[in-house]
Amino acid sequence: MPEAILDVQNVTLKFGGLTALDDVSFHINEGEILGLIGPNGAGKTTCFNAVTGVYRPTSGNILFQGASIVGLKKHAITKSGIARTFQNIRLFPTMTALENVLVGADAQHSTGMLSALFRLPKHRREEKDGHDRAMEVLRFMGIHRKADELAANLSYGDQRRLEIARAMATGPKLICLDEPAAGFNPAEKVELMNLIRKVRDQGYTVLLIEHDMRLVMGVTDRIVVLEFGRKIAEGVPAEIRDNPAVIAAYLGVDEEDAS
Ligand SMILES: Nc1ncnc2c1ncn2[C@@H]1O[C@H](COP(=O)(O)OP(=O)(O)OP(=O)(O)O)[C@@H](O)[C@H]1O
Repeated sequence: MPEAILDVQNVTLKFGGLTALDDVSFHINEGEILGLIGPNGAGKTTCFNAVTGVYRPTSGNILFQGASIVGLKKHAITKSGIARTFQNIRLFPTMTALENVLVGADAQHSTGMLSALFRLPKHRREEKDGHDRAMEVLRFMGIHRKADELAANLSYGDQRRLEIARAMATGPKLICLDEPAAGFNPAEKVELMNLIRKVRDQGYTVLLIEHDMRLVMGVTDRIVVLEFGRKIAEGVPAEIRDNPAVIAAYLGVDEEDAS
């Protein structure tokens, strides 16, 4: 039996009168690439926000590695091993690519402010480890030659890659990618698909929100479909592709994407 790394249990999340998530349950097995899809406004990003501590579910529970993370602050959730990227790129534009990744790596430091101020040996060692790890993830993402360039000066594609690098540098077990292919051309999407597989092969578990059906079908192990905040289907890509409810709710709205 594969082990669930993330277990979303009957999560409901309301914004005033609007129910953005309605009794949603699903799990992700360790080492899996799980796709979360659904039409605009279905609740995908809200689901990410619940998992990463931005919003607290109105009811239900979310277990990560067997322990509830509901009510934990965002940084505590990052530290526990969940990282994310955002639909709209959120880098520090006036920092270099390397510095952006180091900010991510900082989440893993165990030494506090005082040892940082006095540059105690343990802190210096962590700084060096952080730097090495940051360069390693930049290399993994294929952008290590741009380590010293300002994030603002990177191409759009490299900024997206840098976002993933920054998430990886927090040393997560689970990486949540919110539409990482947005704005990519077909060749870049294929490259991204390979990269997501490579990320998984490195031992990470991946939760992926993506509108591009070809990418979702091509890269995920399983897919969860939301519509109006409810889970309407769950299964392997071939099952989802043939599911009438999904076709009606999602694939039907954009046949070109669905093909
Ligand atoms: N902070 C908020 N306050 C009020 N309503 C919100 C908030 N965030 C999201 N919603 C609403 O919750 C519903 C789900 O939104 P969400 O962004 O999770 O959908 P989505 O599936 O990610 O959509 P998209 O594909 O367009 O990004 C929508 O009706 C949205 O307007």
